[in-house]
Amino acid sequence: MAIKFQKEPMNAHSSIKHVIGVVSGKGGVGKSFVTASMAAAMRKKGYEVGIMDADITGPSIPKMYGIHGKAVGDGKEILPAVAEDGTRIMSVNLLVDTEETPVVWRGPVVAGVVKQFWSDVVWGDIDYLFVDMPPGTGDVPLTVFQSLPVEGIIIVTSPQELVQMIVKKAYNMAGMMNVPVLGIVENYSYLKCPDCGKEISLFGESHIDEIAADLDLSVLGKLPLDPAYAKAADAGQFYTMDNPYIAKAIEALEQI
Ligand SMILES: Nc1ncnc2c1ncn2[C@@H]1O[C@H](COP(=O)(O)OP(=O)(O)OP(=O)(O)O)[C@@H](O)[C@H]1O
Repeated sequence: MAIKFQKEPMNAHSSIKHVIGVVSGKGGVGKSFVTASMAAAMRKKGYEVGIMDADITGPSIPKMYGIHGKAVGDGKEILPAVAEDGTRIMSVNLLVDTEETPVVWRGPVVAGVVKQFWSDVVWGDIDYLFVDMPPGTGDVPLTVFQSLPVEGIIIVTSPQELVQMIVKKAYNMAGMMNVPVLGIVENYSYLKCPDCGKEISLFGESHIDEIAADLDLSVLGKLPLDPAYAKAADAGQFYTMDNPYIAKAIEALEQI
């Protein structure tokens, strides 16, 4: 059954063409990594790109982009941080006292912040706004689906036993909210041996192709575990990395 909701008004100084949700059925699959990879690739193609870090209690986007300062606001509106590559970023980490300050807010407060990230943040002109959701199908994804005009979602997963059930949950939630699924990206698909080039399936054999076929979805990428990516993310220079493994995702995004 599809559920319809009143959307939150976009900030008066923003014009956002496409809102893309990035979701995962469970944590620890590198969803923020995939979000940032797509954002960086689209930015390199010349698009105006924003990332809304809706993973309120576990924000990791600013660090990947080397952003440590505070967002600037005037009490009514707030400006996103601008990364060195021009990507505009809003995250709760730009609002709390220190990066180590935990967010211990109840659900309705968290939901309110997500809505404010849409209505009070002066995003300006954006071609693609990526919304990095917290894992699972809880409060925040529900708020984002209800309140923002999400045009499509990308489901991020990793190869493991539970994957079918997890992907289906995210897929079914999107269906209930009337949001199309653009496809699935598998992260940590394999580790490439730096010496012999052999692909090692760290988390077991992938079943992503069967699952995608079952749900009539496209596999938009299979990303290896590559220490160079982790290093760039830790150094706050994620945007410098090229990621050829998400080429299909970029193609799909350009077609919407
Ligand atoms: N394919 C990969 N290769 C190397 N490092 C990766 C890869 N995917 C993610 N990482 C690194 O792993 C760390 C955690 O990733 P990330 O923050 O995206 O997600 P997570 O904490 O696993 O959870 P979630 O899925 O909830 O976002 C980061 O330092 C990131 O750079």
